[in-house]
Amino acid sequence: MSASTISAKNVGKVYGGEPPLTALDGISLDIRPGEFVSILGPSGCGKSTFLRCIAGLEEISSGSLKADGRDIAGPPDHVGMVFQRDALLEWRTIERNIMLPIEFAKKPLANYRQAMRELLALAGLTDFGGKYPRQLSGGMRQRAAICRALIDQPSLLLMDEPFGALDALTRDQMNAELQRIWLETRNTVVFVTHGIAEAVYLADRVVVLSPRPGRIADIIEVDLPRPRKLAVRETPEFGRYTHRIRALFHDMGLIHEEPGKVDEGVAA
Ligand SMILES: Nc1ncnc2c1ncn2[C@@H]1O[C@H](COP(=O)(O)OP(=O)(O)OP(=O)(O)O)[C@@H](O)[C@H]1O
Repeated sequence: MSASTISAKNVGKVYGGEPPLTALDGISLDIRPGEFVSILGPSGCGKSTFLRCIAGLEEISSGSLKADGRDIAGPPDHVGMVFQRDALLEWRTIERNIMLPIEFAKKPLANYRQAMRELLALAGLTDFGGKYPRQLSGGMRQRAAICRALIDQPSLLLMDEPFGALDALTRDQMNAELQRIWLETRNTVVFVTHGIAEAVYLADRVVVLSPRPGRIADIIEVDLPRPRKLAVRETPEFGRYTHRIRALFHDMGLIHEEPGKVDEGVAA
């Protein structure tokens, strides 16, 4: 499977309206092929907007944004997307949900049956291909959504808070599973999250955005060996990364240590 490069130069996004709203300002970022990048920032800072621009679902207002050297104009080929809500179709079996992108692309389903079986196995869903979404737990549904995003071998996987709706334990497990799947596929991943630990655990680099308008506040290289066990999160090395990010949020006025104050949209 090939892996995409993304090149953002001075990307700005202004939503029209009265008054217009600047969601992104001066975002410059080069994402390497096969890199796993987490985009972390407070609620409303433009994370989803940036992801939607990369997906070609939203037009940028200024700057340049390229995938594999070409300007992004409309959804590029070979992009898989996973959202917070799994968006599985309840009336289709898991297998038929996973095959949806193949049907949309009018490609022969038979050519993808083997790939589907492999993905189901990779996601621990071998026995669930014939079930309906309602027969699966939240974590299993999200794993099926990931299989669907991967079935057409995307070179770029875009994930918008894919585990945000899951309970903490399931979310931990999904983090480990996603890492395992990605180590097999090695496509480029852009992963949007509010969770500091999740961002660090998964990423090669964590891109921290400031409150709106979203600007890059810092980019943190995560130099922890892979595969990473979940227990890595209890090590001092891991703590140094999360501490640095928390300090950044503190400096931006987003985390208040005094009792009684609530952290704004940023989870541990
Ligand atoms: N289609 C739109 N039209 C106008 N404004 C929009 C649109 N989509 C997003 N916005 C605004 O742009 C800003 C950034 O939104 P965005 O959803 O990208 O933030 P986010 O960081 O992903 O937030 P969250 O973490 O809460 O999902 C917000 O102020 C939002 O209200």
